[in-house]
Amino acid sequence: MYIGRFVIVAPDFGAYRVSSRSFPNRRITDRGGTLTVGPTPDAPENDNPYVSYNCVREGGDAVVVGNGSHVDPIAEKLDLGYPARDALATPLLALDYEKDDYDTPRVAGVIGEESYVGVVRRDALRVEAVTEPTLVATYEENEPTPIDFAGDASADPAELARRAYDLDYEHAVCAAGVTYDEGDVAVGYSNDE
Ligand SMILES: NC(=O)c1ncn([C@@H]2O[C@H](COP(=O)(O)O)[C@@H](O)[C@H]2O)c1NC=O
Repeated sequence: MYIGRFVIVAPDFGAYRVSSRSFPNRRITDRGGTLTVGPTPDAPENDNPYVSYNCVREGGDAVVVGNGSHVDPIAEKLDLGYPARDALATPLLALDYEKDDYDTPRVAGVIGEESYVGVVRRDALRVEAVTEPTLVATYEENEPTPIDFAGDASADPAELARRAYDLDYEHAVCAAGVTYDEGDVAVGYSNDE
């Protein structure tokens, strides 16, 4: 099954995976603790505005995961002291779903003292506190749904990324993992290299 990009948000860890039919030549790079999705050096030129972005960024005492440019304003709201629910809801509503051929939803999560998952689709805005690992994806699985995905604050974030990469959904490209341990954030990633 193809579900596109997805986040997994848990109370003290999270993951994000890029799955892509159209733009598989991408990878994650670490720019000082912020993880960025972008083209590999051999990727064909493209002008799609949705394929390069920060997918993991710290904000306030927490860390944000997501599938597009909304990650930055969510982190900035957290820096300003917004509660996680509001930091997620405000940019998701402002930026809305992506104006592409698929009306692709924006998905995101905040992992911190309080952890929340969010999605904005053409027909809904959902932002919810999480109490267990919860997945939401751009396609098919686009409601926050509990998933059997083990982890905790002491997990290796690169290992979380690898396990998200290995989940049995089609067209895996790259993945990120994050942990939150009483204010300490750690990040890692896994590329198909
Ligand atoms: N975030 C991403 O990495 C991302 N990659 C592709 N998209 C959008 O989703 C559309 C479909 O992409 P695909 O066929 O790879 O699932 C693309 O044309 C683009 O508008 C993305 N936008 C949201 O997920």
